[in-house]
Amino acid sequence: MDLNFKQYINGAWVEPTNGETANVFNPSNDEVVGTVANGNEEDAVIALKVAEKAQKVWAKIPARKRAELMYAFVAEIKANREELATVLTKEQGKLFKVAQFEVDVCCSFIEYACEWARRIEGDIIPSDNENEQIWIQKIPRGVVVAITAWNFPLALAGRKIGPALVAGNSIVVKPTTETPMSTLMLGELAKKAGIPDGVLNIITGPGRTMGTALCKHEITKMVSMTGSTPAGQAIFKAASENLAHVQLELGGKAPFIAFEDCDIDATVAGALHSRFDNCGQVCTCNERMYVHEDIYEEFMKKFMAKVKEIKVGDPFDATSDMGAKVNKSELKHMHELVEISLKEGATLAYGGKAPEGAAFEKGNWFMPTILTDVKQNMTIVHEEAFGPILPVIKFSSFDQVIEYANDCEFGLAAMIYTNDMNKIMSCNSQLDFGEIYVNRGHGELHQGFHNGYKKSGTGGEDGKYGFEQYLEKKTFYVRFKG
Ligand SMILES: NC(=O)C1=CN([C@@H]2O[C@H](COP(=O)(O)OP(=O)(O)OC[C@H]3O[C@@H](n4cnc5c(N)ncnc54)[C@H](OP(=O)(O)O)[C@@H]3O)[C@@H](O)[C@H]2O)C=CC1
Ligand SMILES: O=C(O)[C@@H](O)[C@@H]1OC[C@H](O)[C@H]1O
Repeated sequence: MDLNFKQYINGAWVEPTNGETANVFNPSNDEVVGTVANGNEEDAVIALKVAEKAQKVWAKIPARKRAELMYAFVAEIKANREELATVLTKEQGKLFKVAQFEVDVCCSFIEYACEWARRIEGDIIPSDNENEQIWIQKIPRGVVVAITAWNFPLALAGRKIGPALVAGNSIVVKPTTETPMSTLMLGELAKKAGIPDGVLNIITGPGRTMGTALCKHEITKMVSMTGSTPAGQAIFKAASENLAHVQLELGGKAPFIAFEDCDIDATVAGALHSRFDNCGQVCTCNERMYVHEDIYEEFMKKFMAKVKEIKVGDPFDATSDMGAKVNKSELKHMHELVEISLKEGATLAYGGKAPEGAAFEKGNWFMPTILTDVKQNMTIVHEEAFGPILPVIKFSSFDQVIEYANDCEFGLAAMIYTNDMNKIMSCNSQLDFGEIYVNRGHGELHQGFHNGYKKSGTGGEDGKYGFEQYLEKKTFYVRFKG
């Protein structure tokens, strides 16, 4: 397959106006996988204008018919599952089996949105005045801009394209230049499914320039972004120029709390996958683990044994448990965090470096890493790793661990393991996080609400409350002759 992409605008591949391209690298071996357009503000405006025109026609199609076209889109994605997953693994470095799962998740995000097509309901409210009714109508916003991160690029695209289009909007998607290819492949699949040209546009270019231009333009009525907090804050500012509606899913630093009465084997399993899934590159990952002193020795003995079994290696090898970090700067960040932690007094219990062997001489490899003797005030307890590094802290009381957990600028996800209902309900009321997992590891579902507090974002997405944000309301006061 030719992995040299242009901009996908108005149902066709077009050259970037600046003629520039950017290489996409394979995190597992540093090889160039292909090229994409290194576009700019001009491409952004061209795509927005096309989307604006196409949206007026798309919105007139009944929602159920739009959903039928989106189901046809899903069928095209499923028919290309292996090719999409292969490109995804080559550009992002994730295990092939995880890439296959991500294609399925992209589809299920869109399928979930389609279920809302016949539930776009408004209100008819009695007026205070005689012979008058108040109608509140739900209508599409217009043109949506979607800006996505590199950890689950295809799933994140489906998470935004699905609700945006079912609700009657058109969309301009700007994937990160790190992992844009699997997203770009969606363009032609949408066209094959019968989605009209211009409804789905996919363009690539630097977030600081192209992304900013997309967010600040008057045509843009909503921005849905997934990524880091600094980028989200910049987007929030840019979108404020025209007061576009903003949905931001940003960074996290999820606490994982093992209380003294937890099921230790189940908790070990939850802690393991919640840290090392996707090489620790998930916004809801177990970023800091708190273990009660009464179970610490037994828990850590079992946990470390499992960590040491994790096989880092070729993502296309079915026996591998973890792939590489996505790029060199993320890899550098791993080494820096370990160095800072040791300087601050932590102990390196395992990992902290690249695996040894010829297979790891190229690529961005880093071992599963466990830090012990960690104190709450250390950098690693507060700075998001977004990689396979886990600091472990012993705690002695409920109040102490709640204080530690909430001592964080982020508020996305938290995980707790206990069978004590009083503890569960106290965590529900006292933990300051938008998404709390009880007796299970991370992993949100489409019908929930993926919602970050504090610096983890604003707006939230998924579920009823996520879908609703792709709709605008229009209120009608209707007076008639009685
Ligand atoms: N809450 C959640 O659900 C998730 C949060 N994240 C967070 O994202 C981070 C890692 O992902 P990463 O891709 O590096 O995040 P970045 O914030 O670097 O980039 C995310 C997207 O935003 C774009 N962007 C960057 N700066 C701007 C700007 N000023 N204006 C407009 N767009 C901009 C990027 O474009 P480009 O890269 O092309 O410059 C990219 O498409 C981690 O902090 C992680 O916690 C990741 C996944 C999920
Ligand atoms: O964005 C993330 O890291 C998570 O929300 C992740 O993205 C798509 C998957 O469905 C989620 O687990």
